[in-house]
Amino acid sequence: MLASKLAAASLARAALFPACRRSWVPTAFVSRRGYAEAYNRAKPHMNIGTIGHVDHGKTTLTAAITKILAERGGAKFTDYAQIDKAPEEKARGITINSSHVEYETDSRHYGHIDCPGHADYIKNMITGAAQMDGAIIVVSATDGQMPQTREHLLLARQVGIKRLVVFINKVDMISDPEMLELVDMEMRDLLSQYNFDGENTPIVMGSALAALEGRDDAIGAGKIQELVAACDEWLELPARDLEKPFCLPVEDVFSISGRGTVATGRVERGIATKGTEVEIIGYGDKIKTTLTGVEMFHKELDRAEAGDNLGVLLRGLKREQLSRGHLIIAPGTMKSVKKFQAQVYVLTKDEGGRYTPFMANYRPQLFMRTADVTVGLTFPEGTPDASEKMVMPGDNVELICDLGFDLGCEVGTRFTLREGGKTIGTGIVTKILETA
Ligand SMILES: Nc1nc2c(ncn2[C@@H]2O[C@H](COP(=O)(O)OP(=O)(O)OP(=O)(O)O)[C@@H](O)[C@H]2O)c(=O)[nH]1
Ligand SMILES: [Mg+2]
Repeated sequence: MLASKLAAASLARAALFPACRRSWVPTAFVSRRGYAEAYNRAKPHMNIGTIGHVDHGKTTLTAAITKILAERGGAKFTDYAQIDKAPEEKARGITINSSHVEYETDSRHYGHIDCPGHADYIKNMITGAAQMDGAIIVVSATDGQMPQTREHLLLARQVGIKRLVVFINKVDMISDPEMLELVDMEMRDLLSQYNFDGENTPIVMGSALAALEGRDDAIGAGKIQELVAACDEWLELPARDLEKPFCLPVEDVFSISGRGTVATGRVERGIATKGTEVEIIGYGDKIKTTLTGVEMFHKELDRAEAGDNLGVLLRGLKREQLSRGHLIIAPGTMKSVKKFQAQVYVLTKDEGGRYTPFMANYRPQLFMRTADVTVGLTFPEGTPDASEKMVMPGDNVELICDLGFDLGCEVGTRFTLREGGKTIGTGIVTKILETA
């Protein structure tokens, strides 16, 4: 019974991520042990990426950064077509899956995730952004801020990104400098609205396409250099929680023939060396296994540590036993939770949320780290007239969240509520009520 329920859940999850393709393939595990090059930790590693409205130029900018840094020896040039490479992406000219590239500046090693802007693929954007420590928000000078500019700012905030750099793109199409000033002012306002530092956030104006095509250096290559310098200076290296127990939210799962099952994702906290025992929790599972290999950007490592975006090889685990949303943790250090109390902010329609109130037993989709499940919302015990109480857009409320499937979480874990392609609320766990 439980097995069939779980199989159904896994099918349902697969249906929710129809276009989910592997964002990167852990190739170091394909070669024989010891053959892959060792990863060099000399420069601090930071996870960033491009977010923003559809068609504003995120993928073009990603390709342009690798091109300009490749000329300085800090990257391998990754062309536009290598980033948006799925047939549907090519046919529609949009990004569907988030992609990973890497590059180096003089002071840092960056892992960069290029996220989709299209509203239909926001799940992939959330999973991508959940792994970033900072981000570049791209906004086209021709359109200015658009719905997903705002939604991505909100989601970036929610997944814990503290600082952003703004790239105002496509300035080659604008001849009126006042227009650029207006976009600059509007972006500063918007950043402040979403609790970012609107006044001091660096805003770089340029043309990603000019940089990629190697023309107009003043708005092309020169501006990419400026953008990268702004990332180095303004985006802060987050304090890594190396002391806390290990936790790796699973983003993707691979089966490597002859080696076993590999999970990829960003280590949220702690350290795990090769040979460490770990536990997999969430979706009704509690599986003990051993971490037998670690790989980052196609190179092998001895240990996984907080902040690394990597792949881990797990002993004796079948591909089907693991999925996006599971947590790999130091055994016994976190509970998988079925029901909790939370403080929730319900977005107004101007913030992209609902137009109408909702009542008890409302069932949106809950996104937490890389997981998403349906959730039943009710009011805490003792709420007067709970059966008739309405929650209005703009309200801040305490709610009981009853998850369709249990997820590893703790007091303080953040989540987002979505329904029908819209983000409708954001919340934080305040009390654990029922564990799996
Ligand atoms: N004129 C001009 N066009 C640009 C510039 N940057 C990007 N474009 C064009 O804008 C279109 C969209 O660019 P993408 O890089 O695919 O945009 P995106 O933000 O990645 O789009 P999604 O990932 O689908 O959200 C493409 O046709 C690009 O060639 C620029 O600086 N100037
Ligand atoms: Mg794109």
